[in-house]
This record gives sequence, structure tokens and C-alpha cells, in this order.
Amino acid sequence: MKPIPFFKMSGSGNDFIIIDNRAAVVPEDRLERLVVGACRRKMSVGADGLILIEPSDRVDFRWRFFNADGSLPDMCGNGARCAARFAFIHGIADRQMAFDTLAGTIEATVGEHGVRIRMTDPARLKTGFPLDLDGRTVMVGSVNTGVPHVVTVVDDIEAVDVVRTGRLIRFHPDFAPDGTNANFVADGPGGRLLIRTYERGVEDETLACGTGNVAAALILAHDRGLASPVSLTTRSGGQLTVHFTMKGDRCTDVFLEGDARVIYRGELWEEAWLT
Ligand SMILES: N[C@@H](CCC[C@H](N)C(=O)O)C(=O)O
Repeated sequence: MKPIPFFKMSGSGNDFIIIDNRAAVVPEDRLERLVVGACRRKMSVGADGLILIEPSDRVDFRWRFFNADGSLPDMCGNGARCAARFAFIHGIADRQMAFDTLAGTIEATVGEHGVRIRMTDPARLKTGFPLDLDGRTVMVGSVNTGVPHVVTVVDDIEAVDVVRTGRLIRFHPDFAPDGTNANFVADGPGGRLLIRTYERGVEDETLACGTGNVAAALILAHDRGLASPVSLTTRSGGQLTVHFTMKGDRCTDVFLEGDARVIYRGELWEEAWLT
């Protein structure tokens, strides 16, 4: 099998393998093995997710987004910014574009120093309810920002055992069967929020989660009456900005803005993923 060209990109520390699959270069019959194999840290390229750019007769392109474990979630905010910049660099779309995801159509604008995407309208925003975590009651909020998220406010972001507590939330029976992502938020300098995320489908803490940042911004805006935009600092130190219109618990015109960096361009050889 011919090696497959790819870009390795990072959205605020959330990293992705992105492949132009418009000519169907990826073997469909071994797709999950390719995703899981290529996303393995140390043994292969390593990534939080893999994105296939594919043709569309409706919008500039459609994508398939895969978590590192091969699961297929509806949306990825950091990945969407990276896919948009990938498409612009490869001449697949202009700076203003639209592409289809399982969550719906995403509009994106590729700027000189970052990418801004219009999120699908959030759903089921709930704040200030108790969750029993191993006998400990924690107050949380939840919202679907393309994928499901739970947000917990903490005093010290460094003191959180993100993997242990994140797993309790991620697999909590209240969110079965699909589970949820788990975000921990604290107040940071200059009115910014500090955020850490345990990510479903990576099954670990990631250095950033775009839809999680949007979830945290909307839940805290709802609880604290914060005005748009809300700025957040991710675990990588990356900066994300969330713009929104909020009336009661209804949010519209939600935009996520942040970086989308090309790390390198490579070729994926079969031996790098065929386990
Ligand atoms: N990191 C992504 C979220 C990707 C999907 C998530 N892992 C899930 O399965 O819900 C983002 O930037 O939004």
C-alpha cells in the first residue's frame, strides 16, 4: 500500500493527524486499525484524533473525525479549526468556508493568526446540579456543544486528579450509554478561566478540548452572568476565546476562536499502523 500523506496539526495542544481523503487513499476495510494504530503515542505518529477530509456536493467538504480510540464523535472544536486551515492551505476551500460534520455544518474563517468557527447551537444546558462521585457530592453543569460535556468549578486547577475524577464523571451512570467529557475550571489571572479536560475517546487528559472550552464558557456565563466573550487558558497554555449570545438558558451565535498550527507534514507507512 502506498504511504499516505498527512499533516500533523495542533489546536491549542489538542493534536490531530489530518488526511486529504478526497481520492479515497485510506483503506476503508482497515480504517479503524489505521486510526487506532496511527494515534498510538510512541509506537506511531501519536495524536488525540484523526481527521479525514472528504468530498461534498453541498459545502466545501465534509469530514470524518475519529477519537484516538477509533470512536466517531459528532464534533471536535479544536479539530475543526485545524481542518479548516488544512483545507485553506491545500486549496480545498477559501478563507471563508463551510464543512459538514455529524453535528451539522460548521462555518469557519481562517485568519492570519488563528481560525474562528461557528459552533452548532448548544443543547440541554443545565447548571448547578449535584453528582455523586464515589460518595462525594459535586455540583456540576452540563451541556452538549456538539459532544456532551460536564463542567465542575474547582478552587485549585493544579490540585485536580483529572484522570481519576475525570473517569468517574466520564463513565457516570447518569450519562450512560455514550458517556461524557469531563472539564475542570478555575479562575485565572486577568479574568481568564483555567481549564483542564478528561476527554472521552482519548481516555486521558488532553492539553485542550475546544468543545469543552465552549461548554465551560457557557455554563459559567449562565451561572455568573458573564458577558461575551469569555477567554480561557488550556493545559498547554493555549488561549481560546468563546463568543456567544445568551438569553436565559438558550445560547446562539456561539463562536470558538484559537490557533491551528501545522506541526509537520509526513507520510503514513503501513508498518506505522498495521498492528
Ligand atoms: N477535543 C475535541 C473533542 C473531541 C470529541 C470528544 N473526545 C468526544 O468524544 O466527545 C474538541 O476540541 O472539541
